This record gives sequence, structure tokens and C-alpha cells, in this order.
Amino acid sequence: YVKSTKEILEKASKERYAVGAFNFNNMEFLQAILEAAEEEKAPVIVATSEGAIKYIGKGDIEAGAKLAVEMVRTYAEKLSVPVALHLDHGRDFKIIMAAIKAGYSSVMIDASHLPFEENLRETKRIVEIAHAVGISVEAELGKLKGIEDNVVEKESVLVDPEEAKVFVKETEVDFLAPAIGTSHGAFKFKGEAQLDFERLKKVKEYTQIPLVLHGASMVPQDVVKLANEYGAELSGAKGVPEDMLKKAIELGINKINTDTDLRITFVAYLRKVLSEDKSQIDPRKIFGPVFEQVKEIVKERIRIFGSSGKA
Ligand SMILES: O=C(COP(=O)(O)O)N(O)CCCOP(=O)(O)O
Ligand SMILES: [Zn+2]
Repeated sequence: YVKSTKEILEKASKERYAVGAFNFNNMEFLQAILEAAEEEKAPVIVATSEGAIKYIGKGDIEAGAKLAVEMVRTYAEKLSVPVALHLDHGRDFKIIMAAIKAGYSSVMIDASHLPFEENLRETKRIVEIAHAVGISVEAELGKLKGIEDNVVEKESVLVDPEEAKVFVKETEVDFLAPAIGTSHGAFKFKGEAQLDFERLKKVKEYTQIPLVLHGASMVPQDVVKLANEYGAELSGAKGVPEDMLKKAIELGINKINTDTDLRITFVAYLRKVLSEDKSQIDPRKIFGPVFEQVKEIVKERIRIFGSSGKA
């Protein structure tokens, strides 16, 4: 059934577990994510980035947002688990408004590329509008970038817990994504994986709101190897280790954005199915087994996040 992002995340924050926020760009990814949540009896957040809305609407933003909402509602109303639809990395005011108008439960205003004061002003503006119509808001502080062990870079890239305290108080934002060293995609971290847990601990203490981890894909090496065996070129791919994810959840992360793990699984098994079933032309017989695997990786993530059985 459909439930608000805010209710889903406040329960997670109180009970110290995390809920997956899985991105989708088409019907099959959405089906796989929702089936996984249902089988794990877990609450789930499904998310579209601005690029996903443009892709679903073939460039027509209103149509894309509307179709995303209607696909989610049509599937979710049959499920026994709570589902929320979220706009990921909203930057374009028109797209954020289109998502709110179409019926998204929450929107991210991503102004983290702007100086602190401008990020705060932009976020405050979206919060005022969204809250007026019962929609919750996520914002980001710091930049999604792997960090070396040097102080200067850390200060310019990672979240400043003191700033986070002021930011959340002034903007009344509902969820915060503090940058602690993760980054999007399959090639995270320059050297060894490292996250700044000290900063995360302080941000939770100072803000006491649900926190979000972006760039959280684990990039499983067995799947990367399989993809490469069937012709992909993903050597050097690296993600967030399981023990670090679990520690981040203990320290107060409640929403975990995961896209790359689904993409890598999709690519590995699509290549495998196509190369093994050379006469197959029925998309259902190709996508069927591929998205079974995508469903499985989502179930694995839900179990690691601790939200299995929390519906
Ligand atoms: O944090 C994440 C995903 O992190 P991951 O790459 O580690 O899965 N996200 O917000 C997903 C961002 C997807 O954006 P786009 O559709 O423009 O490519
Ligand atoms: Zn992100």
C-alpha cells in the first residue's frame, strides 16, 4: 500500500534500521524492487531522478512524473508492504513542482553544489512549498566525493556537523543527506574505502532527524566479474563494504540510496542471457530471468539494511 516517506523514515529512525531507496527508470526495475520488498515484508522507497522522469516521459516532465506515480500506485495498492515514491536529486524547480503536483510523497532539493547560505535559502523555499501541501523534503550537505586522508579536502567535501545543526533548524527539512565520503556510481573511493563516521555520529546527535546515505551501492565483485566475463568493461569497480553500511545504520542512517547495484546486476545477467539464448527474441523471456536477479539483489540489500520484516 502507499505510505508517506516521512512515516516510513521516522519509524526507521526510531527503531534504528534503514529503508532502501531504490531508483527505477522503467517498469521492470520498479516491478523487481516492489516484488523484493513484498517478499521481504519490508517498507520500501522507490525513487526517480530528474533523468528518470525525462526518460519515462520521453522529455515531457509532467507526463513522466504522472506515469511514475500511476505505475507505483497501481502496483503498490496490491502489496501488503508500505511503499513511498520519492524524487531523487531534484535541482530544477519545474521538475520538483511537477513531482509534487503528480503525487510524489517526498522530494529532494539538491542544492549541495551551492555555498551554504544559498543551499539553505533554496532548501527553505522548497520546504515551505512542499510542507504547505503535505510533502516531505530531503536536502544534502557536503559533496558526494571520495576523500583522501587529508584535512583540507575533507573540510571542503564532507558535511560540517555544526552547519548541519543550523541548516536543519533553519530550513525545517525532514531528511538530511550528510556527505561522509560516498559517491555515485561503480567506482567509489580513490584508495581504501573510508567513511567519516565521527561526522555522521555528530550530525545525528545535532539534528535528530532521519538521515540519508547517497552513493551507497556495494558493487558486488562476483556480479562485476560475471559482467566482465560476458564482455562488460567494469574492472576496478568498487563499492561500500557491508560492515561500513551496517555501521552507518547503527550511527543513524535510515534511507539508503541504491541504484548502481541494480544496474550492474541488470547488465551482467542481460549479457549472460543474450549470449546463452542466442535465438531468443521475446523480451519477456529475456527480461524475465534478468529481473529475477535484480529482485534478488534488492532482497539482499533489504536484509542488510535491517528492514526485512519491518512492514
Ligand atoms: O545515491 C544514488 C545512487 O548511488 P549508487 O550509485 O551508489 O547506487 N542515487 O541518488 C541515484 C542517482 C541516480 O541518478 P541518475 O538517474 O541521474 O543517474
Ligand atoms: Zn544520490
